Amino acid sequence: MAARSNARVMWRMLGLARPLAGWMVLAVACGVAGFCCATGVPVLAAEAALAAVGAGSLPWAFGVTVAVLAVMAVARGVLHYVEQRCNHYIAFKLLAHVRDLVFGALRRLTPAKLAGSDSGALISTVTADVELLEVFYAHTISPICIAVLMAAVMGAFLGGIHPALAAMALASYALVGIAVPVAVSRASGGEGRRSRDLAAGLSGFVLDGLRGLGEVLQYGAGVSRLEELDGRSEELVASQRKLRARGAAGQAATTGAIMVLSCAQMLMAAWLAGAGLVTAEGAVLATVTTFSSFGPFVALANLGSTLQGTLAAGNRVLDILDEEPLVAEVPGSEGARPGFDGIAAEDVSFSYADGSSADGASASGEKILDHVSVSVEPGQIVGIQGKSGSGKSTLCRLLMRFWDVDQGCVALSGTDVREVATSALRDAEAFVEQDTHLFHDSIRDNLLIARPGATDAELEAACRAASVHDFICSLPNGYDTMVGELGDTLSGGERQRLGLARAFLHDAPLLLLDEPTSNLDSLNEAQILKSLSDQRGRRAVVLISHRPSTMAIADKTYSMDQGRVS
Ligand SMILES: Nc1ncnc2c1ncn2[C@@H]1O[C@H](COP(=O)(O)OP(=O)(O)OP(=O)(O)O)[C@@H](O)[C@H]1O
Repeated sequence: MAARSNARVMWRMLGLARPLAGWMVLAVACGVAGFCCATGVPVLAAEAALAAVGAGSLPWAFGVTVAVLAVMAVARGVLHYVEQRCNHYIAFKLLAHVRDLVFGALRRLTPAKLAGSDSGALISTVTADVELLEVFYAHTISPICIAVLMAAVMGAFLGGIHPALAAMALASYALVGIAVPVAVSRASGGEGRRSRDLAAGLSGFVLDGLRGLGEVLQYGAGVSRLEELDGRSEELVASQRKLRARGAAGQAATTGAIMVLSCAQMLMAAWLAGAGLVTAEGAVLATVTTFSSFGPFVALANLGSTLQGTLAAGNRVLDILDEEPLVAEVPGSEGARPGFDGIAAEDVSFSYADGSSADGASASGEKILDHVSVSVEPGQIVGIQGKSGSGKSTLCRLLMRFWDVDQGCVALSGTDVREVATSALRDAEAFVEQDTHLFHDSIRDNLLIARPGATDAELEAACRAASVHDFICSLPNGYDTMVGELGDTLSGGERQRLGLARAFLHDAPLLLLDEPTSNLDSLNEAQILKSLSDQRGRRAVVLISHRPSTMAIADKTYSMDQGRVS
C-alpha cells in the first residue's frame, strides 16, 4: 500500500467530492442552523425564565418567545433531516462515482492485475472498502465543517459575554472534539486494522473451503478445517469485543469530559459574576449555552473509532486508482476492423517481473521466453507444442498483448502491437484459454458477448463448428437455458466447446487456441479439427496442444523447450 498521510487521503477523497460541493455547503448550512436551534432553545427558555422572575429581559413579548421556541424546536428536526438527506445523497452519488473509477482502473490494469493479485483482497477493496467510504462522505466531512463553524458561532456568542468564557468553551470543544477522538483512534487503530484483516482472512478461508469442498471431503480434512475455522472466528470475535470495549470507553470518556468541562464553565461564570465582570443573567446564559452546545463535538468524537478504518479503506481505493498499468492501453477508434496481414513474435524475451505473480514467485524475473521468434501468416494453422511450463500460453498472452515483451517485438500486420489501438487488437484476435468462464446468464448471451449483433443463423453456425449445437438443443430451453441453472453440471468438454463457439462467433482473423481439445472425446475433437481445417485460408489459427491428432492439422509446428523455440 502506498504511504500517504491521513491528511493527504482526506484531501484526495475530498477532491472526488468537488462536483457535489453545492450539496455539501447546503448540508453544512443546515447542520449549523440545526445546532444553533438546538442550543438556542434552552438558552431562549432560560432567558424567558430569567425575565419571568425579573432577573433579565426579553426582546419580545412572552407569547412571541413561546412561538419562536416552538418554531426553533420544529426547525431543528427539519434541518437535521435535510442535512442527513443531503449527506446521504452526496455519499451514494460519490460511491457510484468511486465504483465507476475503481472498475475503470481495474479495466486499465487487467489482465496483468488480476493474474498478479490476491483476488480476495481485490474483491474486498472493490466492495467493502468502497462501502466504507459512505462513512467518510455522509458522516465525516460535514460533521467536521459543522463543528468548526459551531465553535466559531459559540465562541462569538460567549465572547460577547466575556472573553474568558469563550476561551474556556473553545478549549473544551477542542478536548472533546479533537483530543478524545485522536486518543480513541490511536488506541483502536491497530486493533481496527487487525479486526478487518481477520474478517477478510476468515471469509477467504470459508470461500477457499467451499471451492475445495470435494478435496476436503475426499481426503477427510473436514475436522481439521472446522477446527481452524473455529479458531479464526474466535480470534475475530475477541478482536471485535476488544474494539467495542474501547469504543464504549471512548464514549464514556467523552460524556465524562463534557460534564466536567461544563461544570468548570459554570464555576468560572459564577466567579466572573461574583467579581462583577459579568451580570448574573450573562453567567446563567453562558452556563446554559455551554451545557447545550457540545452536540457537534460529540459527533466529531464519535468519528474516532471509525476514522482509522475509513481512511485505511480510502487509502486502498486510492492505491487502485493510482496504480500504473503494466500494459498501457492504446486509444483508437472502435468499429472498423483493420486488415490482417499476419502476426509475428520477433526475438522476444519475457519474464513476469515486478512481482506480478499471485505468490510473488516470479518477482525474481525468471526468464519465461528467451529470444523467441515465431510467425503466423494469414489463413495458416500454426501448431505450438512443448513440455508443461515451457511458455506456450505465455507466448499467446504476449500475442494478445496482455503483457508487453521485455525485448524484441510482437508485430501485427507489421506494426508493433504497442502502437496498435487496443480495441483493434482485440478485434483482430480471439483467445480461447484453457478454462472457459461462463457468466450466470443464458447460453445465448454467453455466446453473444463475442459479437453482440450476431444473427441466430450466425450463432448456430458457430455452435455447429464448435460441435456444441446438438448439445445446446438437447437442453430444456435450448439457447435460452441459463448457465446458472446448470451450475456445475456442464462438463469440462461442454464448457470448452462453448468457449470455442464464442471464439468462432467473434470471427477474428486470428484464433489463439490453448489446448482446445484437451477435454474432448475423439468424435468431438474430429468435428472441431474439421471446422478448423475448413476455415484454413480464411482465418489464421495458433494451436497449442499436446495431442498429436490435433497437431496433425497444423501447416507448421514450433516446439518450445525452456523458453526457447525450434
Ligand atoms: N501470471 C504469471 N505470473 C508469474 N508466472 C507465471 C504466470 N503465468 C505463468 N507463469 C509461469 O510461466 C511459466 C510458463 O507458463 P505457461 O503457462 O506459459 O506454460 P505452458 O507451456 O503453457 O504450460 P502448460 O502446457 O502446462 O499450460 C510457468 O513456470 C508458470 O509458472
